[in-house]
Amino acid sequence: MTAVPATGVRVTVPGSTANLGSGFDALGMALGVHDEVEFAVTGGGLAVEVSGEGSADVPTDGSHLVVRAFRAASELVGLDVPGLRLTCRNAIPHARGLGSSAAAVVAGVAAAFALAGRELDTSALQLAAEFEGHADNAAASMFGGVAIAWTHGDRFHAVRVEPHPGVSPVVLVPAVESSTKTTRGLLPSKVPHEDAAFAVSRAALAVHALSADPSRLLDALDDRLHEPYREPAWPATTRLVRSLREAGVPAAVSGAGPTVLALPASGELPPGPDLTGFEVRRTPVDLGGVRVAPLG
Ligand SMILES: Nc1ncnc2c1ncn2[C@@H]1O[C@H](COP(=O)(O)OP(=O)(O)OP(=O)(O)O)[C@@H](O)[C@H]1O
Ligand SMILES: N[C@@H](CCO)C(=O)O
Repeated sequence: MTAVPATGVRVTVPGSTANLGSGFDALGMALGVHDEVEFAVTGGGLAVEVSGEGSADVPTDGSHLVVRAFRAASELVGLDVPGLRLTCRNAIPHARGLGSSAAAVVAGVAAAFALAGRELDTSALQLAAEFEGHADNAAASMFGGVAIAWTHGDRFHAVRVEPHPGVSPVVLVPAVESSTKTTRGLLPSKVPHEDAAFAVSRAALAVHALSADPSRLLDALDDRLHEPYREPAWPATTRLVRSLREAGVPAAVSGAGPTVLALPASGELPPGPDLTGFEVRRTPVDLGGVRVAPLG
């Protein structure tokens, strides 16, 4: 077991938007909305303090997602801390399609790796993706920019792609929540071959559009793999995606919803689409991914 010389670490982790249209479970992009989590090593026990998003709902014992990820990662890297005081300042909305759960997991994994003196590597991504069941959000939160995620057998992989500076996300966040687990349950086990071919071409185009030519984003963000099946969970989201796209704005459901992701060429939404019930936030792409600093 690794002894812990540091008194602790402060982790700043970005949220993310996954899928980006047809890149279901394959594409993610880190966003400039961050949770800050302090991991203070103590002489014993566990204390969890949470403020901001989710503070009324998340547990404050060992079942807290950050604690679970930290403990799993500690076991992986052979880290043994006698006790832990966790202070979470959350800005990423929960259960809205902005990668809050992946960010929480990545924070825990990054803290354990840093306290053990280890760089984040493929084993860190593997662990985070196993928590999530898919690597799109986790890879984006870990490495920043655009992530392309895939699996090989039971191994999760990802590469980072540099986003084009003209990619200017606007997220439209409704007050209602939607659980990723629930809406994954709405997906069929098979899709028509025609829709699979439609998705492959759009997902490939999305990588080009996000990294080299944002003028292609309207076509690139068109989805048939998950949005139509999940529509009953968030009809207002579906209506807004449609009206934005009809107004020429590249738009898709963010992650498993119900937030809408828009990537307008100008960075501004045009007048017209009814945004009632949605909070409009201009949110830049996070380029650096999770950051870890020693506790002062
Ligand atoms: N910072 C956090 N601390 C503790 N638990 C969290 C945190 N963030 C998310 N969670 C847990 O994860 C749940 C939300 O996960 P879920 O996968 O449904 O949505 P999401 O990650 O916000 O969105 P998406 O996966 O579509 O991007 C919360 O209800 C909470 O239980
Ligand atoms: N690809 C995932 C992202 C949300 O976690 C989904 O759509 O279910």
